[in-house]
Amino acid sequence: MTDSIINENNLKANHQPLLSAKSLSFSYGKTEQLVNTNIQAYAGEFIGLIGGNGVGKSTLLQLLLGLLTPQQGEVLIEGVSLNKLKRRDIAKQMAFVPQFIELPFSFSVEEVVSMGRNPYLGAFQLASKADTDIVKQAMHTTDITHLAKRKVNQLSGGEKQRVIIARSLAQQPKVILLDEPIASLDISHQFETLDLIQSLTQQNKLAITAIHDLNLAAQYCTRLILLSKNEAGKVTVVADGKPQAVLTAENLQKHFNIKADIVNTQKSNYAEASTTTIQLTNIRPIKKRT
Ligand SMILES: Nc1ncnc2c1ncn2[C@@H]1O[C@H](COP(=O)(O)OP(=O)(O)OP(=O)(O)O)[C@@H](O)[C@H]1O
Repeated sequence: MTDSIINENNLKANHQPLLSAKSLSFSYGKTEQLVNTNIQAYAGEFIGLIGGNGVGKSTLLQLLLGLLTPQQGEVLIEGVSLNKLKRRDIAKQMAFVPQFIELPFSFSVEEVVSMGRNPYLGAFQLASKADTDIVKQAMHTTDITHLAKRKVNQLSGGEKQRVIIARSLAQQPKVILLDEPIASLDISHQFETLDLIQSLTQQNKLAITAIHDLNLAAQYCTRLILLSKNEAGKVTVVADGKPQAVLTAENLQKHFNIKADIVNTQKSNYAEASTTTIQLTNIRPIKKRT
C-alpha cells in the first residue's frame, strides 16, 4: 500500500464525511430518477460526477444542495441533515456554480461577487470592511480584480465563469458544487478553471463537479463517482473510487458505449507529483449491432 493510500484511509477513518447522501431516492412526478444513492465526501477531495446525458448528475447536485427534496433518504453536512438547516445556513456551508450562468446584467463584477456575502448579512445590514476584504480576496483568487468595475454582461464566457466562482468563494463555503463548469470554455480556460478548483481543494475545501470530459476528470479529480443504470435498470452510483478504478474497460463499454486504450500516467499538474492516474486514448464508439 502506498503512503498516499494509507494517508487517505487514515483521513477517512478519523473524520466524519463533510457531505453525505444517505439512501437518496428521487422522482420527477411519477418518473423515478435516482434510487438508493449513497455518497460520503470528505474535505480536500475533488470529486468528478460522471455519467451519460440525462442520467441525473444535475439532479443529484440539486439534491446535495437541498434545492430538490428527496422522496427517500437525506443529505447531511457535517452530520447535520439539511432538513434541519435554514437556506442561509446551508449557503454559508455550500456554494453552487450552475451550468447556465444568468447574471443580472446591470450589475458590476464587484457587485455580483459581493452577493456571495448575502447569507451573512441581515436584511438592511451593510457590508463591513471584513466583508469587502473577503470579496476582494475572492476576486484576487479568481484573477478578476481588473474586471471589478465592468458590467457583467460585457464579459466573455470564461470571465463570467470566474465571476460566478468568485461569488461562490465569497460565500466562504466548505463545499463547492459545480455543474459542468468547463462545458462552454475554450481549452485554456478549461485548464484554468480546473486548476482553480484544484487549488481550492488543496486548501481543504470539498469540490464536486459534474464533468463530461473523462480525460480531464481523470487528470484533475481525486475521485470519480459514476451515475448510471444498475443491473436492475435503476439509476444510482455504479462505481466510486480513484479514476483508474472507475474508468475501466468494462465501465466504459457498459456505461458510455465506448472503447478506449487506457494508459497509466502521472498527474503532472497535481501537487503530489507521484500521484498516478490514467488517460484514455484511441477512444471509439462501440458499433451497435443492426
Ligand atoms: N424539472 C424537471 N422535471 C422533469 N424532469 C426533469 C426535470 N429536470 C430534469 N429532468 C429529467 O431528469 C433526467 C435527469 O436530468 P439531469 O439534468 O439531472 O441529467 P444530467 O445527467 O445532468 O444530464 P446532462 O449530462 O445532459 O446535463 C432527464 O431525463 C431530464 O429530462
